[in-house]
Amino acid sequence: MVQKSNDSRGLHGQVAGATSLCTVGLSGSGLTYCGYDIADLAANASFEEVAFLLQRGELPSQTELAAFKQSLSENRALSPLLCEILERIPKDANPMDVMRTGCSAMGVLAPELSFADQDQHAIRMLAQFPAICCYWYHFSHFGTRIDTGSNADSVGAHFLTLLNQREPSETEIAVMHASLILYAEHEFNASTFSARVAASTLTDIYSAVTGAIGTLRGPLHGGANEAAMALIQSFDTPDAAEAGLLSMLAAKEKIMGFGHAVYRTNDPRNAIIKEWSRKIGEAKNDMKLFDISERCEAVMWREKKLFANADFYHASAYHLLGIPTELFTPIFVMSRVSGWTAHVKEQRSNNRIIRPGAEYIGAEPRTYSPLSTRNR
Ligand SMILES: CC(=O)SCCNC(=O)CCNC(=O)[C@H](O)C(C)(C)COP(=O)(O)OP(=O)(O)OC[C@H]1O[C@@H](n2cnc3c(N)ncnc32)[C@H](O)[C@@H]1OP(=O)(O)O
Ligand SMILES: O=C([O-])CC(=O)C(=O)O
Repeated sequence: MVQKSNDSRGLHGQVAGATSLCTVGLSGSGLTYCGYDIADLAANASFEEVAFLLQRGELPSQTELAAFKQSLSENRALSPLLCEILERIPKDANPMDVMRTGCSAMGVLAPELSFADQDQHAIRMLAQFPAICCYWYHFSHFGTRIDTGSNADSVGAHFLTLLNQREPSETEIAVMHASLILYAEHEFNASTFSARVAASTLTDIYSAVTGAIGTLRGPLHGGANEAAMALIQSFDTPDAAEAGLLSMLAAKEKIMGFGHAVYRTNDPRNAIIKEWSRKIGEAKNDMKLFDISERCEAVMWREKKLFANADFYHASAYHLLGIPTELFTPIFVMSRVSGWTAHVKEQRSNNRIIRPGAEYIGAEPRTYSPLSTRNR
């Protein structure tokens, strides 16, 4: 057996390409989109401004933003054929599989025939992903065919309107804006890298995003927000959370919603979503999950120096918004598609096929033995 020289698993710390979209942990902990600090954007921008920024590299003027929102709104309704496909997917399907299938079906029904149309296809996905999720959810769970258009002024409000079949409150919309902004982009994370690898073969944009959705689905990546919900819901009190976590750590279990591949001491998105989680808890007079989450955070830092990542407080925040747990990661998709498509376009603009090497750790050279001599 050839010996393995050092730990190259995960490509951690290796530069795998260039981007002007995002910096992660550049000075130890920060996060910027096209030069803007995440805290600044989450406090002041709408998600549509951020999506525009990622797509075009600059924040929109009022006129540009209005046109961008108009085209999102015009592209919202799902085609009857797409609805028919979604109706065939069973109720017990994983909603991330629904998103992946919905995205792939979009690419079948109205393919990207030319890269000159890439902006239009990016907008279609941004516009239709909330409806893909909600149409399937309502049809499979309640047998109702919802109208997939709405008068909502934003992606977040559109999603909540379709999900709850009522107009969302100002606070609910504000939480969605912050959440969608926090999830929009994160440099060469696993799902984005998957999209870039696909794009580097000059495939179509739907293939790249379909692969990215499948990659985001895993519990070590986007799926952690649902896994974090299962964790905090399994405890009744902060004391029970502390005892439970200590025994999980003693058993060397992974605690979902903690740690990060790049950040070392904190995830800058955590403080922002944590504050929203606190605010909704206070508004609903229900601090149970927030208090449990805070204790988990304290225990994980005290015991392991592991910090809550972007996913952890999303669990309590989304839950208090009344969003079913199984739809948490699909919301991540509705947001991150803005980053994925921006990366696909960036990859295409200066492309070379992504094809790294591998350190060989297999058998030494050997000679073929005829099948009849292999008596196992
Ligand atoms: C939006 C996002 O995708 S954010 C990430 C969401 N994912 C999660 O929350 C899942 C839980 N976290 C993890 O599995 C990891 O922290 C990851 C996947 C995010 C990063 O993985 P890595 O880069 O390999 O982590 P890192 O090198 O910092 O790990 C150092 C050590 O801490 C341990 N560790 C890291 N995170 C955790 C955790 N959440 N719980 C327990 N131990 C952990 C690792 O097992 C490793 O231990 P070892 O050296 O004994 O093997
Ligand atoms: O960057 C990563 O590895 C994961 C992450 O936080 C994200 O994609 O938002």
